[in-house]
Amino acid sequence: MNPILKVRNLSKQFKIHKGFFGHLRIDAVKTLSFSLNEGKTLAIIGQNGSGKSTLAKMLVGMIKPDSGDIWIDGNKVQYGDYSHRCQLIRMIFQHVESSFDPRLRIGQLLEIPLKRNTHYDAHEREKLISSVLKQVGLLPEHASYYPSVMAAGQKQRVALARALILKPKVIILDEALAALDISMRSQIVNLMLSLQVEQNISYIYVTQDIGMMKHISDEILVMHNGDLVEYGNTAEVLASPLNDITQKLINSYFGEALTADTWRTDTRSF
Ligand SMILES: Nc1ncnc2c1ncn2[C@@H]1O[C@H](COP(=O)(O)OP(=O)(O)OP(=O)(O)O)[C@@H](O)[C@H]1O
Repeated sequence: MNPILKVRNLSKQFKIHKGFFGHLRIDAVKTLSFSLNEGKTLAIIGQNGSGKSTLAKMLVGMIKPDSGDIWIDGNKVQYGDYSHRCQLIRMIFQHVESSFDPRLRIGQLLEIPLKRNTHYDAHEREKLISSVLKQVGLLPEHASYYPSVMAAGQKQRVALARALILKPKVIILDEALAALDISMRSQIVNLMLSLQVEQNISYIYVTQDIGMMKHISDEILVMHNGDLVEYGNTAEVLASPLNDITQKLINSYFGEALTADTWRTDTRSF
């Protein structure tokens, strides 16, 4: 199976100016490679400051990498090719609310990526907006609502609709579900799983929540101080982590490494 996303030797260093002449270098992401297959889910986990968001932002083109190559669906993407890239990969951020312009109705919000990146006429755009609202469990009438009158779970669905509307191959969620309560989070996760089955979308979840990742990811990539310290099948990594950092992250959530038995009997909701 050809990977839908292939990352080779990607890295990013930030320089922070200190005083008149000095500066501090931060290796936010040290040279790393990984890939993701179509219709699969990758979890990127790690403590605060480990480089997860920098990696995600390089993937969607918000940060220019210092080195490395990214291929999506066989296309090598370049920094600056935002219009092309956003039809292949989209990101949903943690604070959904602040990513909506409160002056725009939901239909207008969803129309922006279509106007910027496609040649659909007004009628075709309207049809696509109605269809994507239905896909995420909302009504076509919601197009005329302002975000301020919608509940948190509905806003999350709008964010998902905005990510889906250009039919990308990969969607990245950067701690996007962290603010939702458990039942709302389960509903959104189940919706995303059914969209994954229907449309063969690949997901990357950037998170510190190993409990949820255990349920929904196929592979897991663990970061620490910019390094990729472990990467592999989720069940195998959680059952027998090879790295101390992974072990600590697992212990802090489950209290112990997950054996095959505890893996099966862990029924915590996510
Ligand atoms: N724009 C920037 N300028 C300078 N340093 C940065 C910048 N963005 C991130 N960093 C630094 O790079 C490192 C990795 O940060 P990053 O936000 O990618 O980590 P993270 O794992 O996503 O953390 P968190 O879970 O807290 O969001 C940190 O040391 C951070 O301070």
